[in-house]
Amino acid sequence: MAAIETKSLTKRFGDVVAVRNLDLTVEEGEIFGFLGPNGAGKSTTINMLLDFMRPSDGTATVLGYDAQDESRTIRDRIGILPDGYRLYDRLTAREHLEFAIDAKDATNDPAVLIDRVGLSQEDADRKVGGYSKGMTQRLALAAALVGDPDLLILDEPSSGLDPHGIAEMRELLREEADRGTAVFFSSHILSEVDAVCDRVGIMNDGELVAQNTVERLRELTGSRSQLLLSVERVPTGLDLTAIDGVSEVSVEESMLRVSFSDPVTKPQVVKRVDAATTVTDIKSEEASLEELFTTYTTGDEPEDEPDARMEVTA
Ligand SMILES: Nc1ncnc2c1ncn2[C@@H]1O[C@H](COP(=O)(O)OP(=O)(O)OP(=O)(O)O)[C@@H](O)[C@H]1O
Repeated sequence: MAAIETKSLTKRFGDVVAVRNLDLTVEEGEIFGFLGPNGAGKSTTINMLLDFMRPSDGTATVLGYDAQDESRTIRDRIGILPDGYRLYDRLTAREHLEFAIDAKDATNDPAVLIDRVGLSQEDADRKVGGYSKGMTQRLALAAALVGDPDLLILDEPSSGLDPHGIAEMRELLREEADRGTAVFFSSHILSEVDAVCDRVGIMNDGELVAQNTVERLRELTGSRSQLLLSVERVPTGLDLTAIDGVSEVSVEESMLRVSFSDPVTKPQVVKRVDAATTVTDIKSEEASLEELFTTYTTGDEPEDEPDARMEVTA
């Protein structure tokens, strides 16, 4: 059973189509990054999944339940980190969590949740009125974990966190996914998404323009994949472009820059160069998720293989 499944999900606001015919699938236990420029339709989609908004057309199921008809059941089984988590200034973090645990009829120990999100037990007993943005975000995440949900829906979870907090967040999401929780989160920090996600979906102008692993998107866009080989001396008469999968070779002082149309050929190239001279260092460069994001959201997306680029598994 998919954690999230939408079919032709559509939301119109007057003339504006915020989400158009969205077919999205998030599997159990996967970490799925939901990306897109401002106004692409991410929040509208999340709002329909949580029944904060009704679709104009199409359907959505969450953990197998209908997002509209069974929203209460869904709410009990998922954890949400909304944008701009609202706090009661006069309550402590621990009291917030006790309240959330009661409301969900859960059995979590607040102290364990506080530890898991990297808040100190001492800070957890302070009133949250004086909390920093990062501390507030950590508390919001702890509240999302109440009830050991099967699905986490997180809006910009890294927002306000310091680098240490971002690394901890990544670890926590991985732990959750390992115990079978699906994690669906929106983010604009693409390096973070690249580091933690199993798959990404990219929205642009209300449409899902890509849904795949980052690796597969690299292949499908034919994006940059290069090897930089430092060599003792630049070999002459070595026609690397004759190898299938090598698209271009250039020489920069004592370094060969080899571009690939098929990165599978990389080991063969290293062997060939090393047989002709000594390779002293190897660097591999791939297109960043940021470059892929630009490709898909500026209208330069690949036209061929439309089905393949939307495929659900790698
Ligand atoms: N309540 C509303 N009334 C009218 N238009 C709306 C409403 N909510 C969203 N929209 C429009 O729908 C489109 C998608 O907005 P949405 O908030 O879903 O984008 P987003 O991808 O979440 O953007 P961001 O990254 O800025 O949060 C935008 O054009 C927005 O103006």
